[in-house]
Amino acid sequence: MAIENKAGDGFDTVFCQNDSVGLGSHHDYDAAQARIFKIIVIGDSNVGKTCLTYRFCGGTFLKNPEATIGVDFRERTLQLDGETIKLQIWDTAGQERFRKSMVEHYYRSVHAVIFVYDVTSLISFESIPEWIEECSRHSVGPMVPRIMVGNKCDLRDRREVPTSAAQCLADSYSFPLFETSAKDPAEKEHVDAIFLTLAYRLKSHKPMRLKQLSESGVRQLWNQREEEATICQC
Ligand SMILES: Nc1nc2c(ncn2[C@@H]2O[C@H](COP(=O)(O)OP(=O)(O)OP(=O)(O)O)[C@@H](O)[C@H]2O)c(=O)[nH]1
Ligand SMILES: [Mg+2]
Repeated sequence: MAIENKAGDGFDTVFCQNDSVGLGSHHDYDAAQARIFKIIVIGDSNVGKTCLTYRFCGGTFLKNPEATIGVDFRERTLQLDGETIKLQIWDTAGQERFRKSMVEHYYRSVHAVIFVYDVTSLISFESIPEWIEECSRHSVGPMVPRIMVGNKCDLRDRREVPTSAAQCLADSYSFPLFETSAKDPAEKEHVDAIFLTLAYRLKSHKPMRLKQLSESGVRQLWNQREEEATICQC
């Protein structure tokens, strides 16, 4: 299921049921040419970060996952509107003792952040502002897209976090909210859609590759920065 994004932040939910979106894990794309985007998945232990990323990259529900130590890397190559892009997904550890030596690495040069809570655990939802704060403390810029995901929607009669409360929190940060289940096979496409939504957003940002700039281009950029620095007094 997709939660309508009321934040008006330019995110559209993308569903991947048509052929214009290629899901690259089973195709032979020219991955060498791909732009690579680093996405980190953050949240309390046991909310299902490993299962969600495994569902997206591996296509199935991972039975009996172990607690993540440090970070696990997963990758998926996508064809979006004729361009090959690679999502490098950092599945981080929720447990403090397994993450503390890694935190700096998580946030370095990140392109997008996914905050995950468990809809059956109010505590995991209440932790979200702390995760957001940690992210800001590590100088993740405001232009880096962030989304919130409530996982384990299949456990309907154990739900502790109402959609309305989650939407309210997401709105307060202007983040899009998604609720889903890594376990429910019927949600497979929705899990894909969440990552694809982010991928489209990242694709449109077109991060600049400095080595592609000519010398005059670099000079122009530098002058522009100098001008901005003189004008801006804040
Ligand atoms: N019912 C249900 N259980 C899930 C779902 N996703 C994950 N789980 C279960 O939740 C538990 C924790 O899942 P993980 O993916 O290991 O959680 P994590 O957030 O990676 O935990 P850490 O690595 O410790 O940070 C496991 O027992 C999973 O089987 C889901 O969508 N529905
Ligand atoms: Mg994990």
